Amino acid sequence: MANITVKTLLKMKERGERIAMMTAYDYPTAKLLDEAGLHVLLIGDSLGMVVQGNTTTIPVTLDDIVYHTRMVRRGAEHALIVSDMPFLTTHGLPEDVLQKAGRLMQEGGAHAVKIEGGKELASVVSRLVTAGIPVMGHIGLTPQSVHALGGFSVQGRTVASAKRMLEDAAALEEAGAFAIVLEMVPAEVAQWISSKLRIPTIGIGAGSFCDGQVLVFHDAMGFTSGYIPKHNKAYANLADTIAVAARDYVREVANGSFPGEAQTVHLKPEELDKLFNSANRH
Ligand SMILES: Nc1nc(=O)c2c([nH]1)NC[C@@H]1CN(c3ccc(C(=O)N[C@@H](CCC(=O)O)C(=O)O)cc3)CN21
Ligand SMILES: CC(C)C(=O)C(=O)O
Repeated sequence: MANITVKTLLKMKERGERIAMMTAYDYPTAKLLDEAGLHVLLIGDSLGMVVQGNTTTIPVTLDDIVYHTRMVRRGAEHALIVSDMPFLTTHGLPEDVLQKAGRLMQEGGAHAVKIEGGKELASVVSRLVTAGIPVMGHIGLTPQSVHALGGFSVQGRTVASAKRMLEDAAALEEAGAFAIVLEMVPAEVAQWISSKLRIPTIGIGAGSFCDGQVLVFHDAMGFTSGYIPKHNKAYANLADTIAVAARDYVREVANGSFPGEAQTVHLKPEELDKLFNSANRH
């Protein structure tokens, strides 16, 4: 597989090839997903929920994203690595926004950043792109605004809000974004927006007509014990696999069947004799 770039994604849209994206937060996961052919790996601030155990993405810091991006980058050979700009980091002074996005690339090794928001961020997008930082947009449900939106709910259900969403998407494209995440949007609205854009849309809870799809790793692999959004499809059941394995381990430690011969090192017989002889002398 060739290395995926922002140009690859544009070409894929032109050819009608679908883009597969998933979140990844560490080295072994990134390695497996990269080898499986994922085109884009996202170090999403969803890590605040699925890795850190918070109830929103708001507590996630830039240092957190840098830390996880470094691990993912080491595991991924071909995939495009995209890192989230956390809560508030796109709303400061222009030079601060640039410096923060720059850290994700210089310290983390990201190839691109993702920012939540619409046309109000057009100037931020164009400034980042001008500096050589590719930008993925993110509209619809923008989880960093969960308290302003009043929950993690579907967006763009009315004609007026669907039109505003298209305006946001068009402004982001115009400003130079290379792709846009559409989160929790009715399928018809996502299809309409996708057909109006030259750049690819990546949907999550946005129907099957987007140019690509993204899922949170823990949801897709059934690695969550708590709430799972209804847009998710679990392709594996890691939670059950781990629970069964952990119980087996606890039982085998308790009954002494682990470690067995295969996991055990023995002293050579002659050394054992010497040990007993010396032990008897003292
Ligand atoms: N584990 C996880 N998966 C995600 O997809 C995800 C995160 N975390 N954290 C960041 C955001 C937040 N997301 C969410 C969170 C909750 C719902 C949710 O409660 N959805 C309702 C439907 C709401 C409606 O119909 O308006 C559901 O019943 O699933 C959706 C997306 C998507 N992202
Ligand atoms: C759900 C995806 C698109 C995301 O933004 C995240 O993982 O934080």
